[in-house]
Amino acid sequence: MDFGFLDADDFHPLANIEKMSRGIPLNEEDRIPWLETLRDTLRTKINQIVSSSNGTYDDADDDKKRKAVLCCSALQKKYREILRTADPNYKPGSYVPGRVKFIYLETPFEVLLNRVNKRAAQGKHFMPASLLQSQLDLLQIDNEQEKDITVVDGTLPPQLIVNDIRSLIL
Ligand SMILES: Nc1ncnc2c1ncn2[C@@H]1O[C@H](COP(=O)(O)OP(=O)(O)O)[C@@H](O)[C@H]1O
Ligand SMILES: O=C(O)[C@H](O)[C@@H](O)[C@H](O)[C@H](O)COP(=O)(O)O
Repeated sequence: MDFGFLDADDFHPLANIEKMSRGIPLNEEDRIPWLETLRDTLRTKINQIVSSSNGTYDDADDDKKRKAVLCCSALQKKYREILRTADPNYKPGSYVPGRVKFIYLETPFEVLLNRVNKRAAQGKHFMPASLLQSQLDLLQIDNEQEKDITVVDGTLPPQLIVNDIRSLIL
């Protein structure tokens, strides 16, 4: 994508990283402040869009600065509600698509496990594969109600995923 990139992992306080590294799933108390920080970061981006272009999106270079893709385990509806409120015009509980949009990369457990095991074996990431099941236990996707969720096949190669996202929501 030609937008700015934000990885939600980079916004965790050290205590969260240490907890996950020890194989302990985060709880709401750990997640809510993290999600609020992510919301504030998205809001800053949104305010830039509004103030610099009155909401028109015709300059590709500026898109890179003003729009962002955030990779984030926004597992539950209530977590996504926090992120939606980055849009100052979003009415909580309305689920009306606004400036924050969600892509759900739908991927079977076995594929995720295989990927996360490989990533952990390379020593490149703090999250042990043992936490995967607890993440999927929390996953809640209701794209009937939440019309701003677009489902994309996460088993595809990355470039095809990007193509799908472009054709579906951009
Ligand atoms: N579409 C894909 N096809 C193949 N491997 C992938 C794909 N997406 C991610 N991976 C691999 O899976 C692992 C986890 O991906 P990552 O981007 O770290 O996911 P997340 O941050 O959502 O946990 C990485 O090693 C990455 O290279
Ligand atoms: O409990 C959570 O909300 C998640 O654990 C979340 O914090 C994220 O999933 C981790 O940062 C793992 O990182 P990856 O998504 O990159 O595996």
